[in-house]
Amino acid sequence: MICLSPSGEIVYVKIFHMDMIIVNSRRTAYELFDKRSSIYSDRIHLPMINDVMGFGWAISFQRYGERWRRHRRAMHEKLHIGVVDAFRPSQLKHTRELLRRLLSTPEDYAEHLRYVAGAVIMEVTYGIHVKAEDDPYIMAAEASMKAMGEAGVPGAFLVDIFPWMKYIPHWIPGAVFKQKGRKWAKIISDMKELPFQTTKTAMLQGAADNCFVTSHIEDLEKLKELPRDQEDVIKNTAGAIYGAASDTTINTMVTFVLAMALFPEVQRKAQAELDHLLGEARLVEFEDQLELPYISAICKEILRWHPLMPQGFAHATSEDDIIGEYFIPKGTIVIGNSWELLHDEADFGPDTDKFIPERFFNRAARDPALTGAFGYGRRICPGKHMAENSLFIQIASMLQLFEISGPRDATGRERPLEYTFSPGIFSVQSYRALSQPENLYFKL
Ligand code: HEM
Repeated sequence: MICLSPSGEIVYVKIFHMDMIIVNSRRTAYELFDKRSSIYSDRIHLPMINDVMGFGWAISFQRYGERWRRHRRAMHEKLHIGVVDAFRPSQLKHTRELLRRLLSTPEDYAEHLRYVAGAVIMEVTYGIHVKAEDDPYIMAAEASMKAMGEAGVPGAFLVDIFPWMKYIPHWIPGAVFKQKGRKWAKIISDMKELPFQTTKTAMLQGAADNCFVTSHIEDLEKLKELPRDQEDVIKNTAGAIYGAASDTTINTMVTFVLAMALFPEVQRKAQAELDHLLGEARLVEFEDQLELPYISAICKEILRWHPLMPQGFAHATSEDDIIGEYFIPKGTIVIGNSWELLHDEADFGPDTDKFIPERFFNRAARDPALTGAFGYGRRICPGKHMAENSLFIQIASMLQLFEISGPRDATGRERPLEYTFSPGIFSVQSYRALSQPENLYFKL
């Protein structure tokens, strides 16, 4: 390991044959991911995911370049801040459904959050209204995510270290990765193809609801000259939304539940704010947000306190570069250390390990959404406005109706809450561990 700057702002590590740099400060993150974004916006090629499983169509895995830019534009056109409020009715409707489900089986809160995330995504992306249980589209998407989770573990498949292995035929005895890959490729292709075809058929029958796909296809029909594969760009972009939007939103909400159980005084202040504004008159709505500054601060603190991807989502360099006196070769993995940036007291005030929403009442505090919580530079999460809307309405609604506390013993007394966050690039698995029903407790 070599520090490329005296203060440790950039660290270089060599892992086997791979060069990696870790960016530990906001100043340097800005210098590399924003100012030198044409160099620092690539991804590394993952042979198992991209080639064997055929997931290369998903924008998150695409290399930086014209193809990625077209997908990114398609994402941006329907998700930017000026248009994303069109999804609010769907987000509100499903949040109300979340409340109903929580009222009936609060111990299944993680499953309910999963249902709501899937229902919103399928509705806003494809205009598809999912079934209350065992929806086939959700099951296909969840199966793809599971495959992705298995294939995404670094070193899980040798083909990622020896890319030539992708040419081994699947029928060769022992080529288990190829057989798995073929099975997964079918599931992943179904996730992209089936809902898209459903929406197109509904459009032909005049029965489609407005959504990401219909809006894009209507735009296409107005154009005289079309790039031949533009429909594929729309299909790929829509197909990538479930994977990018579901686990991220769900796990951020699970972190919220944990924070409320750990910091009851925060919960009390939030509930006082809600009671003061709304009493028992009605349920909270998006339009109330401006008058709920403490809830808005909680939404920011959730993104900061335990960021979903503490070590970011790896970028890569698409050209050679020089940092100070050091040479950074093309193909270097570049990690934005979001944990470090989001815990910098210079940007967020004191005690950054504690959950203190009030820190955002200081106007000097930075917005976590622009400090690594949603990634960096040209690759920054294109769904962040939609995500922020989901977080606000779900958090405010749950706080209005429920009190969240830690586990109870047989006599109903609260037990200490045990939880872990994995130190890895994705802390998702350990968030999942939290969703053991006995770990948290809701009451009206
Ligand atoms: C709380 C919820 C969410 C969090 C914390 C989150 C976080 C992130 C992060 C850290 C990245 C990596 C950015 C980078 O490479 O620097 C990312 C990428 C991405 N996110 Fe999100 N995200 C969330 C919700 C969503 C939603 C709702 C959508 C879509 C509607 C979405 C779509 C995407 C896509 C497509 C990418 C890949 C962008 C690319 O590679 O160019 N995300 N997200």
